[in-house]
Amino acid sequence: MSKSPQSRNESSDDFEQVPVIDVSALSSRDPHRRQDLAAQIYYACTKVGFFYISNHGISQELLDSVHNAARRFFALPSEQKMEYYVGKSQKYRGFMPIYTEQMADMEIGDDTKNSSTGALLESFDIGYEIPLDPERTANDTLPPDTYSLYGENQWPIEEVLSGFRDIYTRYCAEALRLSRSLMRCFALALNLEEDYFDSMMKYPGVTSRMLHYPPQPVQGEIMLGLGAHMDYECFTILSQDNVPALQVQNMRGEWVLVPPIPGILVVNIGDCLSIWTNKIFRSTIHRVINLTGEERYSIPFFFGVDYDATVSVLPNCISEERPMCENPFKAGQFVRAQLAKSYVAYQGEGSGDS
Ligand SMILES: O=C(O)CCC(=O)C(=O)O
Ligand SMILES: [Fe+2]
Repeated sequence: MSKSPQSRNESSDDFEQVPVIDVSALSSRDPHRRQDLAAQIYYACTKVGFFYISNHGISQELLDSVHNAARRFFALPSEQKMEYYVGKSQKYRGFMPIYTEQMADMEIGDDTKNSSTGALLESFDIGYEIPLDPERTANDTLPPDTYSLYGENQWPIEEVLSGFRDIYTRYCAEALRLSRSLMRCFALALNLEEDYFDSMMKYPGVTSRMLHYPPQPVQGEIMLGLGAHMDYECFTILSQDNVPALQVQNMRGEWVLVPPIPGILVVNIGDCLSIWTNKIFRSTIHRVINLTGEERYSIPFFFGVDYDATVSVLPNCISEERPMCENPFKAGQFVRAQLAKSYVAYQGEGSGDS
């Protein structure tokens, strides 16, 4: 999920690495522990826009299973993967073959093979549906689809990939639970009531992708897996395998590696939450280049509020020196606009909501 970077800021108060935060206090009954965690998270969000989270509550077994499911999906023959082609869905969900995703930004040096070839990455994308959500029951129905974003996922059938749907659904349910806790922590960090965002997370605008970055096909030529971009939802929870390739840009314009740490997830702030905080929380530019010679798999989970929620810059983030950066907008309107930009190359075949 990407958007072109706008600008770079200069600052002496810069970061050289991404901090690790133990988030076990997310579920603590002790308000002081929650407040203390919120302070650490505030610091990471304002200085870096990225942080690792340990003790997040998602089991290693589930993380291994969902990564295994991703490897099994991408190992399918191409014709089988194309059964779930993203162009068959009007909701940007499904399989996107290698070299089809268009890159936001290509400037990494003269030896870079560039945009004409697209990204060195294939993906499988899903979006919010009721069975993913542990806070909804089978009797719940989706709200009106004003922004044409809710809908069905193109799940691989059981005969092709047994257990795939179940495992990815279980992972998303856990990621949703964690996301709602993180939003409560962000509320605390921003001096709001802890439940400030709760009424806006009933049917959250969630998407997730399984990503596969093959090794460089030609030695000496560097191809980007994902070009420099910012995410545009509220935030992203990223599960990496053990292959390092993600880099984030600090304010001096230097690329800082975010190496995988076993069992630990990465969280980064996206544009929507950044705007909500009048850009006090940073939506940081990042990119992926797999130079390791190994296959890399990662699973980002993008969390946004309900599409009909209004994002209105928080009054306590506005000051004379920092005037309001944006007028209020509907979260769904914003997501729609960003999606249309990211998927310019792909023309939906409009064959229904599947
Ligand atoms: O694969 C990764 O490590 C990062 C993916 C990412 O930045 C994205 O999907 O927006
Ligand atoms: Fe990203």
